[in-house]
This record gives sequence, structure tokens and C-alpha cells, in this order.
Amino acid sequence: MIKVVNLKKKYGDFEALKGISFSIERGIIFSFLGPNGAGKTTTLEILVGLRKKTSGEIYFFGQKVDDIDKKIKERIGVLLQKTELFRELTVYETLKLFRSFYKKGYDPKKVLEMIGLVEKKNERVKTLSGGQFQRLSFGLSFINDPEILFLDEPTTGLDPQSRRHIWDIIREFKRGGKTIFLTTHYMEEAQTLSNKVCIIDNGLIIAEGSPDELIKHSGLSTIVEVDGEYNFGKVVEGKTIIETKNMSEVINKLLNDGVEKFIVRHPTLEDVFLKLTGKELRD
Ligand SMILES: Nc1ncnc2c1ncn2[C@@H]1O[C@H](COP(=O)(O)OP(=O)(O)OP(=O)(O)O)[C@@H](O)[C@H]1O
Repeated sequence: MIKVVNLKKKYGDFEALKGISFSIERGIIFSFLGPNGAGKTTTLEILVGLRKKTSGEIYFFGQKVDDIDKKIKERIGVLLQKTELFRELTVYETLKLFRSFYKKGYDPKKVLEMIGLVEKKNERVKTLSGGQFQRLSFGLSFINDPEILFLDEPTTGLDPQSRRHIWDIIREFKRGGKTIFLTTHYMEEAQTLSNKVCIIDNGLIIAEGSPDELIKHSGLSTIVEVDGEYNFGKVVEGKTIIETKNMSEVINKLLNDGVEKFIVRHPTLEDVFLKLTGKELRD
């Protein structure tokens, strides 16, 4: 569906993408997971034709493309991190307007239902809450019924309920055979949604695979997470993360030291990232 070979992007002297390669098969949810500044938005915006690559090759639908032209744009949908909309239009007018830009697509009424904004249909865009605005922007991104949907951090800043709602729609698209390219710095989002994850840091892909494969190949076994700082392990966001192959030894040591507040869990993608880079996903 999409193939990227040795993609590089320079902003002046700064190399934001240092030669990345990956491929996205039809019908999968593919995530780009990485911290702020890793190069996620740069990659997505090059793929949708909003930024120019410095070098490298991009293939869409089996063909090499140098310009992301109108023909490709008819077949893709895009949700950027910030969407500019006409504040005075109503929700429904906005959906109808965006629908008119494309030859084919969803009935705006159907999209209203999908994004849960039927009751806000006749409200002006300027009156929407942040979460409602984001859901409308999300609805607009797929109004042309695209084959590939590009979503740049679609749930950043949303409450858990709205986030789950968007996840459900993304899963529904996948069931319908669509391909989704997602950027996120939410480990949970990448882990729960994706068939394939590329972990990107400093303009380079440092690991690639399904969430389970990434965890398996990391060699991580059991994680003991202690509330607060402790004298071994890594301190992350006020917790101490201890990775061990000998869980009972660690637990005995903690209990001997009088530490009672800890949990034992399976490793997550966040642990994989921490192991690979020595730093956390969130700044
Ligand atoms: N127009 C630009 N001019 C100069 N540098 C830029 C420009 N856009 C991005 N950069 C730099 O390129 C690097 C990658 O930025 P990018 O926005 O792609 O990261 P990101 O992974 O999407 O981060 P975030 O999670 O914060 O959106 C960063 O160091 C950023 O400062």
C-alpha cells in the first residue's frame, strides 16, 4: 500500500529524518510511536504532500511517486495536529462543505452519527468544546471514504471517553479493509490499536514489529514497578521501574527493605522504548 525507502528530510542544516524505510500493508493499523520531536509529523506530512522530502523514495499503491497529486489525495484522508475550520459555520455545514471537495464519500449525516455529534448538528463550530472540535476534525478526515487514513496524534488532549470513541471508529475502519497510518506518543494507543509499530527517535527508526513482537524481541521479562524512588532500577515519572528475570528475588528484597507499594506487570511498549533509548516517551 505504502513503501518508504531511505527517506531523509533536512530543515536547513538540521536533519530531522536521517534515512527511514518502512512499508505499510493494506488493511493494517500502522503506528509511528515516538517522543516529541522524533520526526513523526515530518514523515506524515511528507507522505500526504504537505512537505517536500530532501531525498528517498515513496511508493503509493505500488507506484513510485514524486508528487502527491490530486489523484492520490482523492484516495487518502488526513487529520493534522491542528485543523483550521470556519468558526461561523455549523457542524453540519462544515461536513457538507468538506464533502463537496471530493467526488465520492460518506453522507455527512452518517459521519455526524459516527463522531457522536448529532445533537450539535446546528451549533456553530466556534461553540464546540476542544473534544467536540477534535471529533469534528476527525470526521472531516474521512469524509471522502479514503483507502488510507493518516492521523497525526488523533487523540492528544482528549478525555478517555472521546479517546475510546475514536479508537472504536479506527478499529471499525480496519475491519472494513482500510489502512491507517497513525502517529502517537501514547504508548497505550499504539499498543492497543496497531498491527505494526515503528518506534522512531531522533529521525531514525529504532525498532519495528507488532506490539507483541517488539516486546518479545526486547528480551524484557517481568517489570516490578515501585511507587516512588528506590535504590535500584530506573526512576520514571516518580516511579521506579525494575526489569527482572527473577521476580521473587526482587520482591523479597523489596519486602525486606519494608517497601510495600509495588506492582508486578508484563512489559509494555513504553518499557521497550525506555530500554532502547534510556529515556521516556513523554518529555
Ligand atoms: N518547519 C521546520 N523547520 C525547522 N525545524 C523543524 C520544522 N518542523 C519540524 N522541525 C524539527 O524537526 C524535528 C522533528 O519534528 P516533528 O514535528 O516531525 O516531530 P514529531 O515527532 O512529530 O513531534 P511531536 O510529537 O512534538 O509532534 C524536531 O526537532 C523539530 O523541531
